[in-house]
Amino acid sequence: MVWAPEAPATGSSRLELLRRLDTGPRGLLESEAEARLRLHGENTLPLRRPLSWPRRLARSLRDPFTMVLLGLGLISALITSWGTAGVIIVLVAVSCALRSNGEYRADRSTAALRALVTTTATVRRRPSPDAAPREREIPADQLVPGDVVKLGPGDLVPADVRLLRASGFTVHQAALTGESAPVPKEAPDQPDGHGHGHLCWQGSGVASGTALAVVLTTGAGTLFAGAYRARRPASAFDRSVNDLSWTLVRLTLVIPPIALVLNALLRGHALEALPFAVAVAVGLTPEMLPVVVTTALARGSAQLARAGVIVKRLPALHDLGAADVLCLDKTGTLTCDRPVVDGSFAPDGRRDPEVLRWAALNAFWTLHLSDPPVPDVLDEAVLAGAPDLGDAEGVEAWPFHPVRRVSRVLVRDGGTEVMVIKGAVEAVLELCGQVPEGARETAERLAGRGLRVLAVALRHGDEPAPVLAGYVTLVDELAPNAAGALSELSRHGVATKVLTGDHPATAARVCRDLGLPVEQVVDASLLTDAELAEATERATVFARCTPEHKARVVRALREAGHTVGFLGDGVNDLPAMVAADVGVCPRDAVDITREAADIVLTHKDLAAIGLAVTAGRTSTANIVTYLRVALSSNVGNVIAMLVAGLSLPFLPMLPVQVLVQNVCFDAAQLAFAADRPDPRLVRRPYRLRPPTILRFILGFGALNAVADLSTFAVLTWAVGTSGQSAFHTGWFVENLLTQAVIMLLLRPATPVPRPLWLATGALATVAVLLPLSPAAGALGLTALPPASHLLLFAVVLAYGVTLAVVTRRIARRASDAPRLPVV
Ligand SMILES: Nc1ncnc2c1ncn2[C@@H]1O[C@H](COP(=O)(O)OP(=O)(O)OP(=O)(O)O)[C@@H](O)[C@H]1O
Repeated sequence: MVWAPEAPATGSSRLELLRRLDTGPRGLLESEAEARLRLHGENTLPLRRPLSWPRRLARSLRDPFTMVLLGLGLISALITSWGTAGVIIVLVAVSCALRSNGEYRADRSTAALRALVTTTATVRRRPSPDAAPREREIPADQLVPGDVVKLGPGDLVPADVRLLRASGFTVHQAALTGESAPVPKEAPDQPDGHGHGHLCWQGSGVASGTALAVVLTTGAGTLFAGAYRARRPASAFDRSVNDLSWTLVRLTLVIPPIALVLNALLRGHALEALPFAVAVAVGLTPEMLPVVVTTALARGSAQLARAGVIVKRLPALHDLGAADVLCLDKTGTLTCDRPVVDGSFAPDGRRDPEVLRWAALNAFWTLHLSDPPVPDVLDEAVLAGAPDLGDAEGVEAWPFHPVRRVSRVLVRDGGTEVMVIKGAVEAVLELCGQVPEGARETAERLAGRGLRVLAVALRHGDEPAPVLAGYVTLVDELAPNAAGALSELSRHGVATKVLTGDHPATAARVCRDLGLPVEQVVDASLLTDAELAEATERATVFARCTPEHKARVVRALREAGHTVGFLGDGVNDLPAMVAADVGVCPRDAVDITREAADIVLTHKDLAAIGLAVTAGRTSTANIVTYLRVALSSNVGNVIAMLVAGLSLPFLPMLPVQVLVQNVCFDAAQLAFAADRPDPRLVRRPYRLRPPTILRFILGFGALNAVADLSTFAVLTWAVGTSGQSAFHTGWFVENLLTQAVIMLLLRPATPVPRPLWLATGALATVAVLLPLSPAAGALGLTALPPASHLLLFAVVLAYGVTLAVVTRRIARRASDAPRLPVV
């Protein structure tokens, strides 16, 4: 998407703009900010505001099944089949109410946790007209037009802003303009009137540099809210549910015409059969699918919330359960991100404390001259490990840039200006005119010990190029439970790949210590795009990755058919996070990465990832059980109804009976959200596969149809075709009883949880008691003679035994597979 927004306030000078916004570089008065907040409202996107009940209900009407049901309801009303229309409306209302309620509860249960990870902004405000401005962090939703904010690497741009001052400032604005590389921004006093180089929009993230900016618009007024409707590309789960839904919708739409044509051809009364055809189509529709999906995923996410895992987007849980590859960054994820200085070396490998002093000077002035200060654990570690810094005075600083991979500081040292450069080894060596002999080997040797190696170079006065001063090494301890978590993931069928910006030798050593197979470390900086894509399958460790390399590896894996998760915490992880099927980050990740992540780990504990994977697979397995049971039964019924409709002189079941039976079955199946899946299913990546599900339901649907047709035979023999009402009742009872049976037999071979016992018990009770109840007359049901009951029970028993035998056979054939084929 390339989008060229209209730039607000383009062209006016800085002063004119500030005057127009009635503010100044010292920021707004607190009282004025409060008044503006009342006037403009909170700075939240309309998309993110909690939905009202009516809107929630309206949104739940939008899924394809509900649309189909409403269409069928309309047809029924047009042919004045009011009973059918009424039941359909009840069905739609119940499913929408359940779904809205499920979504509401899911939202509410994570809202409190989400508050823990809300985005903040550094704002400059004054308590009174004469007081000095104060800078403090406030929730980004409290910003108002005219506020003056500071931006640094990793920050989300919290509103539409114009830059007042900028240094080395680049932003990711791919979400708005589609440009994947960070875009440089500047703060000219008088912009040229055409470009947008002085504006940043809400929804972008700071890739590098620092800036001071004034807020132009907030909330619904931002260009992000007005112009950006596109979301991330559909995830694996969205695609699967969509495919499946549309296949079923197509199937549903062809059933009524087939029923009508056959009735017209064989009997010559198509229109009379219309309500029946409509009811049959309704019978095929798994209208509770959205409810079961929401409930199963919400249940999983509520359990995870107790373990400190926040699921920001429910379907992400399925995607994590489906992931067969998890890419992670190294620093801060596999290591503690509390580096400690180990040593300081000259290029030839001799110990040299002077190198550390220069590195510390760079760190000190980077921290002091950047505005806002850019917190950086490496800089803090270097400073903590350095003795005396001397009295060099900082002049200007260019903080660490994740693509250039160096930080630079200009200092005045005893009358001469020195540019102190510190950064990744190869990035610094590339800047140096000449590399001293043995310097590369020294770096290799240090990195091979698993140390993080920073190179330091100096350029005195107007020397043509920097000269390598040496290296500073740091130890970064492995995260205590990382090795265990990785082997747990591998046991659960998730391959891990480490994508790091660090040196190949450091990365290899760390990965080996963690027990990862490291036959080859790919140096991303040396490969072409095609070579990198080709290496993705075989390699485990990718070093010297820029943010774009990380994204490219993730995209190549997805193109090769993998479902990919990405776990990272830095600015350099954002493009990969967005490219993955599911993004995970720790709670202390930088704002932009946390905003892009689907799942946030509140404790820095990799073991939580394993829990989330299991919860995702459990939810998916329960959804699949629902689909198997619901659709096998529905398909069987539809086949039987079509066959019987043609061979009997009357409709095999009244439309209202088809629909009531449907409502009862649907309600009982909600219990599947709390089912216990086969533990073997949870041990490997598990995703919704529509073709396999469809094959399964056709097989078991046919078996179900055989049971139904046997019932017809029995009923015809027992009550004859003269007693229509007894015939209808017989089939109604048999149908509900077989549905109760398949709910127990087509589920995994794990102990049946209490809610499922209750649901199937209730279904069987309704089957037996409804024909005896006062509602029987209105539904066209009648009490059956005891002999018919016995016969029906015999059919149901035979069906149950056949089903048990078939499912066992399938399990035996795939001896290491679960009792039922994996779908
Ligand atoms: N503040 C800094 N000053 C100078 N050099 C740095 C600084 N931070 C990182 N580097 C260098 O740049 C390299 C790349 O950094 P980057 O942040 O992209 O990845 P990383 O932290 O090494 O690893 P990961 O990608 O696993 O998080 C680092 O390995 C280090 O050599």
